[in-house]
Amino acid sequence: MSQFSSAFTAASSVSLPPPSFYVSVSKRSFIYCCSSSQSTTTVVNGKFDGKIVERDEIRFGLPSKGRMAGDTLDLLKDCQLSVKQVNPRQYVAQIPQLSNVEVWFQRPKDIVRKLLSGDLDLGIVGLDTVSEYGRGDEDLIIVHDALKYGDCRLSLAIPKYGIFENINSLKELAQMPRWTIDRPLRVATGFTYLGPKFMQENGLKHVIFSTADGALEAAPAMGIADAILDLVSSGTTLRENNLKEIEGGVVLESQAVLVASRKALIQRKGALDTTHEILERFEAHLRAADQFMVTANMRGSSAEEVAERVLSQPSLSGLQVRPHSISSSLQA
Ligand SMILES: Nc1ncnc2c1ncn2[C@@H]1O[C@H](COP(=O)(O)OP(=O)(O)OP(=O)(O)O)[C@@H](O)[C@H]1O
Ligand SMILES: O=P(O)(O)OC[C@H]1O[C@H](OP(=O)(O)OP(=O)(O)O)[C@H](O)[C@@H]1O
Repeated sequence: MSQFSSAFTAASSVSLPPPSFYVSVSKRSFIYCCSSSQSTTTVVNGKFDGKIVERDEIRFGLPSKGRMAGDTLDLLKDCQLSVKQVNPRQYVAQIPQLSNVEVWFQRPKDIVRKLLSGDLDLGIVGLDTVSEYGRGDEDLIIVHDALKYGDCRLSLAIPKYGIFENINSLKELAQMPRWTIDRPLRVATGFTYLGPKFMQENGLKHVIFSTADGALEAAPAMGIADAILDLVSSGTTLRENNLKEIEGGVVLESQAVLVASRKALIQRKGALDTTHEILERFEAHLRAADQFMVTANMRGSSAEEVAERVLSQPSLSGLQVRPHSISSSLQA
């Protein structure tokens, strides 16, 4: 994907039969059904019949806590979009510079679900979360795909020891003769959509998934799984648990993204203009973040002469100076 999607791009569309342990999920809505002999419970998220719910404000979902929360507020602040939250337990806030916007603090996965259900119009989350919970739904548009924080990768990891000692690539893992229909490769993951999709796309046939909410790196040593599929950033957790990544095992490179509901952009009054304004501020800030302005007082009769003098200094030889970028305020 390109660094910056000025023409909004849709998250890629995918369709896959759900893995056996996973509940049935339709393309447009998340429906989790849990039944026991005593009762049947149905929780419906993301019920959306195609027409947006009427309201005046644009709803912007931001991570309520976790790794993304602080950095998201910092980014907005750096873009002169100050989020006014009365107290941390209050989940609604305002951005005075965007009078038609209402901020709602939500867990990242709920931001994606609520974009799909039409309860939010815009949001900031990790690409991993959009990809996992968005499931390729075409209503989700990645408006900016590189907000430059929350960097991590979704990666397959196996033990460094035992039968995996000499296995260093996905190909080698797939070719191990021990994986059969009766004894499949067991993978522990929280990514129960992307995991099976990746395995299928890479031709691994005999794979079974288990899921947990955290500390997945313990699963191989506990004998619960052969491999794990989890987020990695520094790699410390893998190392500390005697696990290694393998060549070809990265499912997704992720960072924070700005995501929108296509229907909201098209149908909701003001949504497109507001999104453009946010996007322009982000882009201006992110471009400026790589640049430095050096202000110095130097004698010279013209900008060209000053530029020449700067470039002739060996200690400044790495500087790129264009005469027109030197603002001259010449004093008599
Ligand atoms: N090392 C990392 N481990 C996990 N997430 C990371 C890491 N580095 C960056 N991230 C980003 O942070 C997000 C995780 O944020 P957070 O901790 O709030 O969510 P979560 O744990 O998925 O949420 P929840 O607690 O609701 O399950 C990931 O989706 C990813 O985009
Ligand atoms: O490569 P690293 O920098 O070590 O980061 C990776 C770890 O961070 C995340 O876990 P988190 O800290 O969110 O805890 P969790 O396992 O309880 O989800 C992720 O699930 C990995 O376990």
